[in-house]
Amino acid sequence: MPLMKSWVPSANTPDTPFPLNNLPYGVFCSTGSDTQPPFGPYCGVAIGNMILNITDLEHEYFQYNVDPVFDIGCWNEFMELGPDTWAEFRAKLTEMLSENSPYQPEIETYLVAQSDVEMLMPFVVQEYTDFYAGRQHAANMGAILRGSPDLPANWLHIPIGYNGRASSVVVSGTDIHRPNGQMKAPDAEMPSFGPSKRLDIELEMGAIVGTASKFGTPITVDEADAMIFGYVLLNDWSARDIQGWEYQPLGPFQGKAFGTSISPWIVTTAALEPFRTPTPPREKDLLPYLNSTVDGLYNIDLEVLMQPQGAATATSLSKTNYNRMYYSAAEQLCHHAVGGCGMNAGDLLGSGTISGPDKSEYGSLMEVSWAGREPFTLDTGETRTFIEDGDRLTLRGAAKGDGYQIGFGDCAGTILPAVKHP
Ligand SMILES: O=C(O)/C=C/C(=O)CC(=O)CC(=O)O
Ligand SMILES: [Ca+2]
Ligand SMILES: [Mg+2]
Repeated sequence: MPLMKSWVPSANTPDTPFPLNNLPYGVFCSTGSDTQPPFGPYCGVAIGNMILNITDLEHEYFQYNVDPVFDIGCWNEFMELGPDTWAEFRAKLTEMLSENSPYQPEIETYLVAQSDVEMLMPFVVQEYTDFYAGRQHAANMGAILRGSPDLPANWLHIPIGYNGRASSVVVSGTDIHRPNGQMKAPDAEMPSFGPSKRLDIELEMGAIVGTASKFGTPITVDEADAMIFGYVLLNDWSARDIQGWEYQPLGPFQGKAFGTSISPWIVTTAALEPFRTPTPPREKDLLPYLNSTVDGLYNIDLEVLMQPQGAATATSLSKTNYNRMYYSAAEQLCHHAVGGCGMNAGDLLGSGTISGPDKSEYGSLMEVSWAGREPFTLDTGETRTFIEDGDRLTLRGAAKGDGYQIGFGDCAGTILPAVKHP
C-alpha cells in the first residue's frame, strides 16, 4: 500500500510517523501559555505534526451511542463498542482527512499542533500482564543467570507470563524514581535494603485488549486476534537485583512493579494490517488450543536509545524487530483466557523482551552488558553497564511501508534518584 495523501501537509512526508495510513489514538491536554488558556484532556488522532480533536467533533460527526464516549479523555469506552465501530470510525476519519476532502473547511479549526500539547495516558489500563515470549531473550537470560541457554521445560509449550501492576503503567515522558527494595548479593549472608544498583529496561510491545471475553469462557487464538484494538511500545523497567532475590518461585514482584512506560499513541491493528507476519516455525508443535489461522506478528522496526544527563544526543544501543517474537499477542491472549479468566477492554499485555540473535539486537541492558560483565560505551565516551541517575531511555518503533511509515511516537523516561526511605 502506498502513502495515502492528506490535506494536512506534514502528513505527506516520507519520514512522518503519522501519515493518513496511521491515524493513531491518543489523549492530550495543555497546561496553558501566555496566549492560550489550559484545555483538555481530549481524545485526539495524530495526523502529521497535528492532532485532530475528536472530543470536540464527537457530537457532530461521531455519534455511536446515546452517551458520549470521547468525553472523559480515554479511549476505553470507544474500544468497548467493538470492531465494526472501530472500522466505521477509521473509515470516516480517513475520508475527513484525505486530500481534497470536502470536510477540510469544517474541521480545520479542530487541529492543534503536537508541539503545543502534553500527551496523557491514552487509555485506562484495567490490568497488566507481562510475558516472556522472546526466544533469544529467554536463551540469553538462561545463559547469563543459569549458565545455559537451554529454555525452561515449559517454554516452547506455554507463553509464560505473570500478572503485573496496572497502577504503575505510565505514559512516555513520566520520570521514574530508581526503586528501593530488598536484594541479596550471592556471597552476602543477609539481604539488604536500598536503591537498586542494577536498573534495566525491557524493550517490548504492548497489546491492548479492545473487547471483553466472558468469565468462564475460553477463546480461540483467532477470536483473541480480533479482540486486540492496537499496540504501543512498552518499557518494562526492571530492577535486576531486586528481581533476582525475590522471584523464585512465584515470579517477578517489586522488581518490576515500580514503573512500566508506554508510548502515547495507540497504533491500531487496522493501521498495522499490511505489516502482518507469521510467528517463526514452531520448534515443538503447540497444543491444539493454541493453533490459529492468523499471522499474529507484525514487521515493526524497534530501537533502544540512552542519553545521559547533559549529553547533547542519545546513543543507539540496540535495533531489532517485533517479528523476532516466538509467541504472538493473540496466542498470549488465548492462553490467558483458556482457563476461564475474563479479559476486559483496557487490559494490557506486554510481549516480553524482544531480542534478536545478534548482540546489536538485544532488548535489555542485562543482555547488552551481559549482566554487567561487558560495559558498553556511549557516544559521549562514558561507559555503562546498567542505568545511572539522570539517564534518559527511549524506545522507538515504526513499521516501514512503501514511501511511508507507521510510527508509534517515543516511549521515553528519565531515571531520578531513589526516594529516601524514612
Ligand atoms: O529467566 C529469568 O530468570 C528471568 C527472566 C526475565 O527477567 C524476563 C522477563 O522479565 C520477562 C520478559 O519481559 O521477557
Ligand atoms: Ca461517556
Ligand atoms: Mg518484561
